[in-house]
Amino acid sequence: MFLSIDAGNSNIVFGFFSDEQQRWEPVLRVDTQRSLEFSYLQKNMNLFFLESHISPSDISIVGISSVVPEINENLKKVVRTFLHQEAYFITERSYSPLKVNTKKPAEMGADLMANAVAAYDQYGADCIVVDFGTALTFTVIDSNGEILGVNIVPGLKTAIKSLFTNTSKLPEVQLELPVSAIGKDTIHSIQAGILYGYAGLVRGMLEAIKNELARDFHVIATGGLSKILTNLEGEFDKIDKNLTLKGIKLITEKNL
Ligand SMILES: Nc1ncnc2c1ncn2[C@@H]1O[C@H](COP(=O)(O)OP(=O)(O)O)[C@@H](O)[C@H]1O
Ligand SMILES: CC(C)(COP(=O)(O)O)[C@@H](O)C(=O)NCCC(=O)O
Ligand SMILES: [K+]
Repeated sequence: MFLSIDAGNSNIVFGFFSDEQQRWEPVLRVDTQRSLEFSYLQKNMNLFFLESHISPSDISIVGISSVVPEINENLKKVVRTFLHQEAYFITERSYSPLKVNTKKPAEMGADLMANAVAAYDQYGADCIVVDFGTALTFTVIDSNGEILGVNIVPGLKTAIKSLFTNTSKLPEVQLELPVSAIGKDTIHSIQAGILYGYAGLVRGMLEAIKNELARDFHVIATGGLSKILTNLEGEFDKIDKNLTLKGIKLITEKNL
């Protein structure tokens, strides 16, 4: 089994690829900040392996994308002590053997590179990956595998949190699409503002990218919040929650 670990700013996702079944098994998601305490990370991993009947010896290779450097030591240590192997960390040096190229390897988040590699592997054509994580990101790849650029805006939960944190009277609300775009009470006003507003942001960003390049692109959505904006479904050719995990596997295997 291949284990992909995607350490994002909110969650660390552990995804298991079964060689026999050729598919991704259920994933373990742990809180990134709480994982700074090693025992939390270790306990959760232990429990998950027990519950999913996976033995540490079933894991042949571990590839890691981390955009949170302060968690790297704990990830290295948990793989070493629990799985008895060395994890492969994706760095800017991992990109040279790939078909996908970036002009700014040192700045390109490993998760965004993983998304681009997985999207290009599937389509081999012009693609935009929209990742709904802590940050909402758009990564543009052309049919030669060149990464043309990235857009970064605060993710949906991040926007809600910042509103709640920076105001006296606004509560933190659930991420649910309300029935109408016009808010009728405070909670509804925030939900409508964020969810209808972000749907417009995503549509507008995709349109601006396509207009600037004067052609159409395959659009793939991923990330923990990719299914929240149900009013956006027509914009995406595919929603692939495993996209980053797939890219981590592809990049790691190219570097073995
Ligand atoms: N299935 C889900 N339903 C609702 N919220 C989710 C789900 N999965 C993840 N989240 C939340 O979505 C946010 C973004 O998650 P994720 O894409 O994992 O972000 P990151 O990659 O930045 O860690 C986090 O706040 C996470 O708790
Ligand atoms: C843009 C990101 C913060 C996204 O992080 P996430 O939402 O997955 O937690 C991350 O990919 C990152 O730190 N990137 C470095 C800057 C860049 O890619 O341009
Ligand atoms: K992510």
